Amino acid sequence: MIDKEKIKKAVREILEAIGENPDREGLLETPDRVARMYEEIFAGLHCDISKSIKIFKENEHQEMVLVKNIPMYSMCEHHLLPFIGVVHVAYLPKKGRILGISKFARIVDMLAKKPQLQERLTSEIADTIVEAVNPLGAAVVIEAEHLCMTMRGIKKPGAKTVTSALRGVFKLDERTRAEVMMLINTR
Ligand SMILES: Nc1nc2c(ncn2[C@@H]2O[C@H](COP(=O)(O)OP(=O)(O)OP(=O)(O)O)[C@@H](O)[C@H]2O)c(=O)[nH]1
Ligand SMILES: [Zn+2]
Repeated sequence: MIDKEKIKKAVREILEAIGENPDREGLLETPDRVARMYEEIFAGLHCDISKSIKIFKENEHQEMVLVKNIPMYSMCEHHLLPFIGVVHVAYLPKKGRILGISKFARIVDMLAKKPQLQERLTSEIADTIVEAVNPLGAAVVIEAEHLCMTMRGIKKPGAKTVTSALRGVFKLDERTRAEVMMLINTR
């Protein structure tokens, strides 16, 4: 579990280390606020994803399903700064194994809420879908801006990193892959 008391102590120390006075009025509550914020934005470290995934039985639909533009907020594990963007998730269900569409956003949220790499987040979403519904294929594309590249270091606001993870037919069949990429790129 997340140790909020430990976070509070550490934040107080960081404030002291940067030359701030943690006892001035504006900062008094800050360690506690940061601890509560970390509990929220790192909640994915301590939740069981399988509990929130419900599979439907639906024998007719065997065509591609694409959920586009799922908003995503995560924290880069190198700098603990946010990377922010959208996730596109597609899958080609096997007969009788359909996932409620909101579950894709739930999967994204849970896997994003921990120190992450964009590449790993992309693969983990694809693998979770494969494990949940064993589809004929799954495709995940993430477009994100990393604040560690925007507000510090190389300072390139607007640079977008695009990652993809393809499983099953999306990897093996060129036409299926082209179809999903075309649908993703049609705004
Ligand atoms: N591949 C990948 N790299 C990332 C991600 N998030 C941040 N990074 C990069 O991680 C790298 C860390 O590089 P380091 O040289 O160890 O750290 P740094 O000195 O702060 O690097 P700069 O950001 O270039 O100033 C940087 O190039 C970041 O842009 C991510 O999700 N995926
Ligand atoms: Zn970073």
